[in-house]
Amino acid sequence: MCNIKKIWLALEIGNSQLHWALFNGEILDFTWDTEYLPESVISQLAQCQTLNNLLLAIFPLHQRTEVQREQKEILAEAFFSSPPLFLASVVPSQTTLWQTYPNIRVITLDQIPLRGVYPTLGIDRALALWGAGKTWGFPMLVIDAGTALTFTGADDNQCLVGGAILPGLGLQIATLGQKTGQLPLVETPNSASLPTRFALNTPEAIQSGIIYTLIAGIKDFIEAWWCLFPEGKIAIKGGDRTLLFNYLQTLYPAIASHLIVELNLTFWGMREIAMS
Ligand SMILES: Nc1ncnc2c1ncn2[C@@H]1O[C@H](COP(=O)(O)OP(=O)(O)O)[C@@H](O)[C@H]1O
Ligand SMILES: CC(C)(COP(=O)(O)O)[C@@H](O)C(=O)NCCC(=O)O
Ligand SMILES: [K+]
Repeated sequence: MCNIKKIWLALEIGNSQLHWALFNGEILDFTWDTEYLPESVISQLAQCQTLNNLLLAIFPLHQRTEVQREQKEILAEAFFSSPPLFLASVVPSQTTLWQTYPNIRVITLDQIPLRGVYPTLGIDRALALWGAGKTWGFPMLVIDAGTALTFTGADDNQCLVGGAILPGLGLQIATLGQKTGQLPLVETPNSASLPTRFALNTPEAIQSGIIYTLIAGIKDFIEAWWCLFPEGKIAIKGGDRTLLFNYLQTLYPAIASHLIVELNLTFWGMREIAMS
């Protein structure tokens, strides 16, 4: 039986979309993604009288039967105050919008016990690294294949080693389409079959260039990580994790076999903060 008092929401605001999790105490019940919500919807959340109404407001229409099925027990129950919403955002304008939520808990870098962080380190990177390290151990390197692709590592002392930031898969494709005179906007590849390396048409040349250099770059960072920490662990998250992992598996199976593929790393980090 679900205890409604223990319900809390986690919201990670990325540069492409919102990532949500519904927790019951330490237990992650389920997760979903949405687009950014209109300001009018956000400001109405305070008026929701039940969790059912709240979830319906923040859940995309086409997925509503799913939330209703999974949350039958919770949905029946009423509550009179908004559940805590732990927020980790790397989009300041979005952070501002969510300040109107009555029980908002904005997570800041100083709440994460990771050592040696620099002031402008992305909160998503710090949380994902903390969540991964606390779950699987340190040293840990997190690869986030999101809007930006990031590498973020910490050593055995839970101290930030550092990392790197580059445009993610979608951004690389979009930039070529938008900032050039005659390159098309190609589809994001969605199958694990590798593009032709030496392509004889423009879309395939773009796909080849982006995919092979991304995979080569990821491999290079992983090898550099293992030079520093031969026993170091590696986890990969983000919207493009599966695609990139599948390519890595085809090209470098020995490397891929060491990767932890886990969508919810940031939520594990948020749970550490919320429960402490
Ligand atoms: N519904 C979606 N909206 C946006 N990006 C998506 C979606 N589904 C998959 N993606 C892929 O995920 C990447 C964004 O990753 P994600 O982790 O969602 O980003 P962020 O956390 O930065 O918002 C994009 O490059 C895109 O290829
Ligand atoms: C690097 C990021 C843009 C990644 O954002 P995302 O792709 O997850 O939306 C974000 O973590 C950020 O704004 N970081 C601040 C700079 C830094 O981490 O050094
Ligand atoms: K992210």
